[in-house]
Amino acid sequence: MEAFDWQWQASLLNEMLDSLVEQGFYIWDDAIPQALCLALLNEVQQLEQEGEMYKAGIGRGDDHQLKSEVRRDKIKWLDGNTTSQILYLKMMAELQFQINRALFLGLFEYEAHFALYDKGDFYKRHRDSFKGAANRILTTVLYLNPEWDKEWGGELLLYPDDDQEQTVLARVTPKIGRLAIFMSENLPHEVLPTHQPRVSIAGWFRCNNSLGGQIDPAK
Ligand SMILES: O=C(O)CCC(=O)C(=O)O
Ligand SMILES: [Fe+2]
Repeated sequence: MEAFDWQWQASLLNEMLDSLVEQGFYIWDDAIPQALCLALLNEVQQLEQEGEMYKAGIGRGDDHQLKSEVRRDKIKWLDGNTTSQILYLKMMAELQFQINRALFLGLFEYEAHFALYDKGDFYKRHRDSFKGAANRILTTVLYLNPEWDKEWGGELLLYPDDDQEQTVLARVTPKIGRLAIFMSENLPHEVLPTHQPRVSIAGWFRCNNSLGGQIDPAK
């Protein structure tokens, strides 16, 4: 991987920022270079072979539960210990800077995990953050499969901010290099059952929830 000198085109950044403000989401094709995506994909394949990917749960801390009827993916949190992870995290730090500069969202830190959805896996409709407990502000999902056939399913569906609403705001094919960005609290979403192994990095920009000297625990 080359030295880090990445800049997104200003016009694309502006399009992304406008869309976040107006619609609460943006689907960004070729946001991340293919070579980096392939290197990250390679890491996931290695982690899977080494038995390092583990069943994801829902909720945090004491609420953490394994609920395989809700979600079936396997995950591993990024630790920033490889060149590819460092590059990716730097790009997300740049994105955080650009979003804060334009939208004053107060994004404070970024956490992310690899995710592997095996054949038949899904993640039922959910929100990534709840009103009141809002520390996840923006969700990002980067897709890593080198190719994706529409018939393989595994699309991400975004819904409007209304729990009764069945209309789909966006139907996102997990295409390599594509970065889905959306407001964590506002947009319910789901991952349809996939018919092929599906690899991604899900991440969250969080605000600083530390109060009264208590440090908000990560993850
Ligand atoms: O992989 C995706 O498209 C979305 C994953 C997701 O919703 C999550 O991990 O919370
Ligand atoms: Fe989610």
